[in-house]
Amino acid sequence: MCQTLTSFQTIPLDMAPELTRAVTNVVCSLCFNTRYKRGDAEFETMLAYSKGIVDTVAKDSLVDVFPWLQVCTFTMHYLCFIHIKMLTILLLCSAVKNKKKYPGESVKDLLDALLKAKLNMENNNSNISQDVGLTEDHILMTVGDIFGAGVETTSTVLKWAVAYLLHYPEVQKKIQEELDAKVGFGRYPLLSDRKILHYTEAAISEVLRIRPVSPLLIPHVALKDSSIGEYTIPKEARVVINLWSLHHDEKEWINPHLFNPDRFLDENGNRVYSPSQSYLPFGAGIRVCLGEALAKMEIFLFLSWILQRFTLEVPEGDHLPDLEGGSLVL
Ligand code: HEM
Repeated sequence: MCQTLTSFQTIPLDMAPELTRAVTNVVCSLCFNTRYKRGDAEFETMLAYSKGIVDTVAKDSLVDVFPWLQVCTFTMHYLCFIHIKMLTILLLCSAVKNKKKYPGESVKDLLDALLKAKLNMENNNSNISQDVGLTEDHILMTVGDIFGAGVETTSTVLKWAVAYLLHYPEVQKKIQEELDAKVGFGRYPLLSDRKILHYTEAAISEVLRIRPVSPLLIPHVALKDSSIGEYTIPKEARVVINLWSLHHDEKEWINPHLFNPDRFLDENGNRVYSPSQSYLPFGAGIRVCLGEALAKMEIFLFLSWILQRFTLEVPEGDHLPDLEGGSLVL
C-alpha cells in the first residue's frame, strides 16, 4: 500500500479502495495463506463481490433486529443473495479450489486447519464431522464468516480514521510528531511500538468511539432469565445494545460529538484504555469480537506506516469528506 501511495504522491488518490485491498490481503493470508497484488484480476473480482454484500447488508440488515421480517419474500431473496455472493467470493479464490482438491499436510491457515480436522475425523471413521457440522459447506461458511467479519469492519475503521485526520490536521500532526520522536525514519513502526506510541493508540481508540462500525452490536438472544443492571431480561428476549448511544452519552463523555484523542490519555500522557464503562467498540462477554486483537494490530500498523511517510490532505478545491457518512457496517 505504501508503494502505491508513493507512486501517487503528486496525483490525488482515493484511499478507500487501497485500505480495503490491504485489509482484504490480511484476511486472505489468514484464511487461505494467499496474498494478491494490486490489479490482480481474481482479487479485484473478489473485492467487487465483497462490496456488493456490504452495500446490501449495510442498507437492509433490519431482519437481524426484527426476525419476523423473514416472512417477507423480499427478505428471503436478500438473504439468499448474500449467501450466494459470499460463496461465490470463496469459490472464485483459486486457493480454495486447489485446497479442496489437495488438502496439504502442514497447517498454514484457517482453511487448512478446518480441512485437516474434517479429514482426521473421516479417517477415524467418525460421524463427528457430520454431528459438529464439519461438512464442506460448513467449512466454507466458517471461512466466509471470518472473511465477512474481518474485512469490512477493519477497513471501515481505517476509512473513518483517514476522514477524521483530514478534518483534524492537528491530530494528524501530533501523531506524526510522536512517530518522528519515538520511531524515527530508520525503521518502520513495529507492533511492540504500540506500548510507546500513546497518542497514536489514543487516536485509534477515539475513532472506534466516535464512529462505532457496529452501532447496535450484533443482536443477541437471552438463553435464560437474566438481567442487565435494573432491567429484567426474560429467556428468549431479543437484546439489542445501542452502542451508538453509549459512545455518545453526555453523562459519560465531555462533548461526545468532538473528536478528541486526549480522552484516552491521563494527565501524564499515558494510555487510558477504557475511560468509561460506556466504551465497548468490540462488544463484551462471551460473544465479544473474535478479531479484536487482530483488528487493533492492523489499524495500528496501517496508520503508523502511512503517517510515518505521508501527510494526508484533500486535493485543492475538493471538499473534506462527510463525517455523517453512511459507512456503518451493521
Ligand atoms: C475494527 C474492527 C472490528 C470491529 C470494530 C469489530 C466489532 C465487532 C462487534 C461489535 C461484534 C459483536 C459483539 C457483540 O455483539 O457483543 C463483533 C463480533 C465478531 N467479530 Fe468483530 N470487529 C472487528 C474486526 C473483526 C475481525 C478482524 C474479525 C476476524 C478476523 C472479527 C470477527 C468477529 C466474529 C467472528 C464475531 C462474532 C463473535 C461471536 O458471535 O461469538 N471481527 N465484532
